[in-house]
Order: sequence, then C-alpha cells, then structure tokens
Amino acid sequence: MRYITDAKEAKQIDNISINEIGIPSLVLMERAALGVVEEIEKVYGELSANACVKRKTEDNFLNSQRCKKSAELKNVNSKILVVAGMGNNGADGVAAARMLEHDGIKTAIKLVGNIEHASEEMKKQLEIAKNLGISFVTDMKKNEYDIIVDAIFGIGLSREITGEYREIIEKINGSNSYIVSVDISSGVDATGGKILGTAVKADMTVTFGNLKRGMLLFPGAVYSGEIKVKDIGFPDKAVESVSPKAYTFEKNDLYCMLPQRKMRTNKGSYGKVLVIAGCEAMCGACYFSAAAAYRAGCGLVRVLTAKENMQILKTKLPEAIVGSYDEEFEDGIDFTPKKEVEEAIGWADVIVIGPGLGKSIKAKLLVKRILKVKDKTVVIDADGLNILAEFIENKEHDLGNLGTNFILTPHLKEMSRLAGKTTDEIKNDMPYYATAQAECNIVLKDARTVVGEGRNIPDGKIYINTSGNNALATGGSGDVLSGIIAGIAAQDIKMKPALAAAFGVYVHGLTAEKYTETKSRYSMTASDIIDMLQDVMPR
Ligand SMILES: NC(=O)C1=CN([C@@H]2O[C@H](COP(=O)(O)OP(=O)(O)OC[C@H]3O[C@@H](n4cnc5c(N)ncnc54)[C@H](OP(=O)(O)O)[C@@H]3O)[C@@H](O)[C@H]2O)[C@@H](O)CC1
Ligand SMILES: [K+]
Repeated sequence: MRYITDAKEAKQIDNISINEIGIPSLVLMERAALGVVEEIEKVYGELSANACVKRKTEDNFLNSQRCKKSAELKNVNSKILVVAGMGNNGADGVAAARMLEHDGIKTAIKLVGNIEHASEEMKKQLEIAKNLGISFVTDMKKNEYDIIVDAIFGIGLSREITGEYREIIEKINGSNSYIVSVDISSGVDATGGKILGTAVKADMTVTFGNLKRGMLLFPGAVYSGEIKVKDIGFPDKAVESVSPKAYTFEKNDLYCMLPQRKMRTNKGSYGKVLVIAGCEAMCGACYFSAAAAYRAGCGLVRVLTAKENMQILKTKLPEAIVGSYDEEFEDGIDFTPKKEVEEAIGWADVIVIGPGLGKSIKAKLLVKRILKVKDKTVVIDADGLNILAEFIENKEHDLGNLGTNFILTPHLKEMSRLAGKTTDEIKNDMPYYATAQAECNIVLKDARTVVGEGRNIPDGKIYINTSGNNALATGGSGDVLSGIIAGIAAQDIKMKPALAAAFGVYVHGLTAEKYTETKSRYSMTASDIIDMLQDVMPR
C-alpha cells in the first residue's frame, strides 16, 4: 500500500520533517536533486547511445515508451536545460544542474520569475551554482537541448499560470526535448489534477516521498508521463503523523489482503455470494458477475435471474446455484418478494444486484427490497444504479440514506444521475464525489477509478487505482468488476467494504496488465478478464 498525498499533506510532511524532527531542508533537497539526477542520467545514457524518446500521446500515457528517433537533438555545448522558478522546486532544479555538471554533463539554467522573491533555499542553491560557474541563459532556443528539466513550480503552485511562466511552458511543450518534471509537472494542481491555465507535458516526473494525487487524477495524469517516486528521507514518523487520506495498492499487497487458504477448510469457509442479475434474454452480465465472483475466490455463488436465463447459466456456469426471481411475481405488480428471494438473501454473505437486470417493475421491486438489507455487504451495479437514481429523482430514496454496508459502482454517467450533477462536475472532482455525497462506499469508475468511504466514516480513506490499462474498456468489464468485489468481500466479511472494493478494482486492473504482456489490448473481452484472474490472484 502506498500513500498518495495532496498538496497540503505533502507540505505538512515537509514541515514536520524539517521543523519538528529537525532534518535540514537543504539535506532533503540534496537527496531530491540526486534522485532527479539519477533518473535523468538513465535517460541521458540512452540519448547518448543515439536512442531517443518518443513523446507520449494521451492514449499511451500509462506506457511511456522510449524509442529510436532520428531527429538531431545533440548539441555540443549544453545538453540539458533546467528551467527553474523561484521557490524550492526551482532550488531542486538548480541543485540538480550542479550535480549534472559535476558528472560531466553540460547543463545550463534558465531562471523564471523575480529573483527578489526567491526562497532562502533557492538563494543558497543559486549562490553555489554561481560559485561553481554553472552557466545561466536568458533565452531558450527551440530544440537546443536534449533534455529539459521542468523545475518551475512544484507543490507550491497556488494560482492560474500567466505571463512569462505561461510563455516558457508553451516553449517547453513545443520543443523536441525529453522533458523531466521535478516533483510534479508545473501547472498541474497537486491536489485535484486540474491544469491551472497551462502545464508542462512531461515525459517523466520524478516525485519525492509520495505520489501526489494530481499526477494520478485526470487531466494531470496525462501531463505527468512516467512517474518515479524517490525516497528522499521523509521519516515514517512524519508521514504517519499526517496520515494521508489517499492510497493505492502495489503488487505485494496481493499477498496480505486476502485471508489465507488454510488446510482444513471447505467451500463454506470462503463466503457465499448472491448475484441478482439478468432480465429476459439478458444473460451475459449475470454470467460475468457470477463467474468473476467464483474466480475471485468465494466459496459459493448463487444466482437469481429471469426464468429464460436459467438453462444457459446452468450450462455455462455449472458451479453456480441457479434460481429465478420470476415465480415471485405471479401475484402481479403488487407482490412483495417471498420465498426464494427472501431465502436467498438470508443465505448470502454478500449480494450483487444490477448487472443486466433491466428496469422493469420486477427489477425495481427487487432493488427496493435489497436497499433494506443492513447486515451484509451489497454491491449495486449497472441497472441497479439506474433504478436507484430513479428512486432518488422521485424522492423515494436519498443517496445519503444508504448505509455503510453498500458499495455503489457507478461510472461517470451513472454517478451524474445519482448525484444530480453533470459528468463534467463529477470528472473534475472525483475524490469529492466518491466520498462526500453519501454514507455508503462509492467505486467511481474511470480510467483512474477512485473508491471512497462514506462521508461519515471517521478517517475515511480514498483509494486511487493505478493498475490496468485501456484494454479494460470493453463490454461486460463492469459486470466482472462487481463480481470480483463481491467475491473478495465474501472471503472476509470483516473486511471494510471500501477495502474489498478498492482491492477488487486493483485486481481487475491487474488482469489487463497481465493480458497485454502477451496479447493485444484491442482484443481483451470480459471473458478474458475472468480468465486472467487465475494468473493475477495469489497462488
Ligand atoms: N520544503 C523543502 O525543503 C523541500 C521542498 N522540496 C521541493 O520544493 C517544492 C515546494 O517548494 P515551494 O513550497 O517553495 O513551492 P514551489 O512549488 O517551488 O512554488 C512556489 C513559488 O511559486 C510561486 N507561484 C506559485 N504559483 C504561481 C503562479 N501561478 N504564477 C507565478 N508564481 C507562482 C510562488 O510565488 P508567490 O505565491 O510566493 O508569489 C513561489 O515563488 C516541492 O515541490 C519540491 O520540489 C523538496 O526539495 C524537498 C524538500
Ligand atoms: K515542476
């Protein structure tokens, strides 16, 4: 598990490390600059060997790829230009320039901003650089440098970028150079990922201590390139006392998140998932969800679906207990769920409702019933969410009333209906909409899915997913996710629903990474996601 900080938390960690624990600011800065230099020298080595770097497009931002380029970028004088602002981000850049020169790589510095406003550390770094005779330039010629280091603004960016700052950022973006941003791309808001007027389109960002939210969330993610996190010596004590609200998973978490498979266990030991899904002639979504729950490791899956789907489900997924909710409706539209539905609800540890369920009266009555469940984790997905949105619109329900046992899995459009906001509003502040609107847990799905714990959960966390790729943009992918989350939650009913949801999202993403190691990202289907679970779940 890795912390992700916002601008305020990152500054607090700086502050505690320096002012309370007593690590000198210049010591941290020296390590930060060394971290930048280490990464630059790797790139520089490739450039010197006539390899160059392909600038990324939005589509392949997750996979910054180096490639051969024929353009003649080599310059006999200065190879690297550090563009430095007047704060400590600029100071990191000036320190890095000094170290690059020390290592024999010709480096120049271009200052931006009013030197009278330079921070104390910046003044010190400038003094050292001048004493060493590092060259300063006043102009930045296009394509003169192999590498440009963006050290204009870091986490101290506080407003829209205008004037000379804007001009230089546009010049940097218009160059052919490989661009390395120090700590965060200048122009990206470290908290929300917004672009404050303009921003540097980095090929690589070397960030210090912890990932910043803004470089993972859109649109900031597109401007960050490949991200390298450098440990510059912020003590754990400082990080823990700030206890950042956001986190992400890493591969080694796979082995500690799920309960161990002990020797003397049976199918009853790993939980029971009930999937209420599929309407007449809509069987696929139900199958995907149920099959994924099994592959995610739960012990038993039971399905309640439309009568017409039963045979095909029994054939395609013989492992599942298949029943129908249809019999329950024989009394007409005034029915209340009776035997089979009530019995199945009582049986389950975790319930999924919604995939392919349709919006019929039957579906609405089923959702209404499930919304009353209080004592088990419930995943509401797809049509379940659309029906819930309708209830909310008709004032029959309130998003705020759903308890902490519920996990909603909306994509942006579904969240827009649930929250009564535009998709742009949701898109621009995903952490807020994943946490602040409801008491329940929300899996807000996008290329960078955000999972939030309800607004009233003390110390509620936000999970920002970093696994996966665009191979997941395929029909049925969401149905599979609902099943994975339920399958994980069922194995440990004490696990917080938000944690099960976040881990499910992470595992779902890993399937795409695994798949595209050997196969085309254009070809992955929902069935492939289910199959790949065998390769990504712990052995
Ligand atoms: N603390 C430490 O020792 C360590 C810090 N570290 C490094 O320091 C970075 C944070 O440094 P920081 O706090 O000095 O902020 P930074 O990002 O340089 O920007 C502040 C400057 O920008 C200016 N400014 C802001 N917005 C503007 C705008 N739109 N347009 C124009 N100007 C604008 C602002 O001006 P002002 O608002 O004061 O007028 C001020 O001059 C961090 O990201 C990391 O790289 C590491 O070395 C580890 C140790
Ligand atoms: K920067």
